[in-house]
Amino acid sequence: LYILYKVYDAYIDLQPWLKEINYQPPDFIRDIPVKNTDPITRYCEKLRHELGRDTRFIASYAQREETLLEELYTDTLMELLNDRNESLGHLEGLEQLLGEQGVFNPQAETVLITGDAGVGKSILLQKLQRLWSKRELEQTDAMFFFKFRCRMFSTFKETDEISLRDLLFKYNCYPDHDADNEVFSYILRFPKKVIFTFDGYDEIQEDLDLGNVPEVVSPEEKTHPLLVLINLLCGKLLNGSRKVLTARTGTEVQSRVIRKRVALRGFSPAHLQTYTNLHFKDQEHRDLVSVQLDASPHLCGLCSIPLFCWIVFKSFKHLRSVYDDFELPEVCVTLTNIFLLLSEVFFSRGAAPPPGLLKKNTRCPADTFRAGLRPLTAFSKLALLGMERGGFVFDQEEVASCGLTEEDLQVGFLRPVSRYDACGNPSTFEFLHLTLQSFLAAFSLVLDEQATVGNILKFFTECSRRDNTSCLSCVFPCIGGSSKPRGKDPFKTNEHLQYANLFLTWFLQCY
Ligand SMILES: Nc1ncnc2c1ncn2[C@@H]1O[C@H](COP(=O)(O)OP(=O)(O)OP(=O)(O)O)[C@@H](O)[C@H]1O
Repeated sequence: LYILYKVYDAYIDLQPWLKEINYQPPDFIRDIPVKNTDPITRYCEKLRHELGRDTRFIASYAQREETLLEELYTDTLMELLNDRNESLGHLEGLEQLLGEQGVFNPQAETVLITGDAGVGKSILLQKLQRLWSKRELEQTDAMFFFKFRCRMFSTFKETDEISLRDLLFKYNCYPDHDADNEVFSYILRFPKKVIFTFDGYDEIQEDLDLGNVPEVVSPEEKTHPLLVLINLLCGKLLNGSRKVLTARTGTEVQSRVIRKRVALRGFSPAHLQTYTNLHFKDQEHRDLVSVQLDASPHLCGLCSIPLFCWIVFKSFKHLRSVYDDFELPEVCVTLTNIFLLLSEVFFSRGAAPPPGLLKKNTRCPADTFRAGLRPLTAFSKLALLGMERGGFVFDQEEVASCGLTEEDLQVGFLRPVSRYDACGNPSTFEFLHLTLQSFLAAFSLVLDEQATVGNILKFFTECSRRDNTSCLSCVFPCIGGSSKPRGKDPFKTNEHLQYANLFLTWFLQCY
């Protein structure tokens, strides 16, 4: 019994029974070492270990300030939708995501989660992954869990080719001590034991003209990584495995490949209260924030989106530590206000008085921005550069070419991302959030005194030039439904441009 209990994944089907009989090994048995020599279950252990390590923290703007996921994760509203996008009610817990409730297409294998920017799609996947890594994801007997960010698939060259095996082992987790290839054979034999998460389908910016998506049915066949992804989602590869795909609201994904659909709606008032309590350990701050939220329906509305709520709370915490009388903005709070507040916090963090010293009493955001103008200009330039080439990941060279120094990287706008070339090279960066990149790109356009009107308004022109069809649907008719071929286009992801336009409109109004 102890061996069945210890070598968990090898006897995964017996685990519910062990739980039912409430098996607890006595102490004298616990002392007996059990050496697992099975490559498959050793691989499962490795996967759980790596996923546990990678999902521990919520990425924060300052690496020194990382927060444990468990300390801040708060449930959000998860609305179940049918194939016509009509509501079927709300899910009660994460476990129900993979369950049968709300399945409208039993042949399909992909659960689609949609939601607006910052509503918490990535964090929800992170929570799912964390639960699995800790064996706390109820009602699933999955032994393998592979997580991917869709933007990874855009980093490959047109000529790059990989197989399913490479995708799993080279770009996710390598099976050690598996000379006989037992792990992969097992995965192929029992695809139902596999869960994939693919985050941010809207972020795919391929440069391939894939008017017709060829079928890839052999797991050994090497082909372009995007084709491997599409064939996985369609169930042509590793048929039977479960897939959870996230995308921004409005991204078209053909119902044919969707098993069930969930829309994230952010924090309800009760969730917001829970989040406030988790965020502020100090009762005085808690009460103050609650009162200010109650007083401003505008602010309250913005705070239903977790990302904006996090920015508002972080800013409040910081500015309150510097100025005695700081209050959250009350009327007509816009997203631009929120990002201005965040930028102010970034540039004023060095100015916080040491504990014990008197707080300042005059807050002058204009002075803070003036003092931070050089790095702000450099960050904005980088954001615009990325926006123009449709890119979210920057290498050292690009960062330096915009005039950013090592010290600037500590300010908080950028965070490091590991490279996807399996070399473990950490020298690439991305903005804390795509909406922040849009904000800074708009900032760059208004900061540039040489910019012509045409130049400033170029994103408006781009957005109106393009039609409404999803860029993905043009490229992948099997997913998106349209069959228009596409060539190279630096302005691929319309939504980020629309965000930039939103911020630009606000800046121009202020001029
Ligand atoms: N459930 C949650 N509990 C606590 N904080 C959350 C939650 N969801 C999101 N957040 C906060 O909001 C931030 C943004 O969330 P996340 O990256 O998951 O949004 P998203 O929906 O994936 O956005 P995008 O579509 O732009 O990628 C997180 O880094 C975290 O600080």
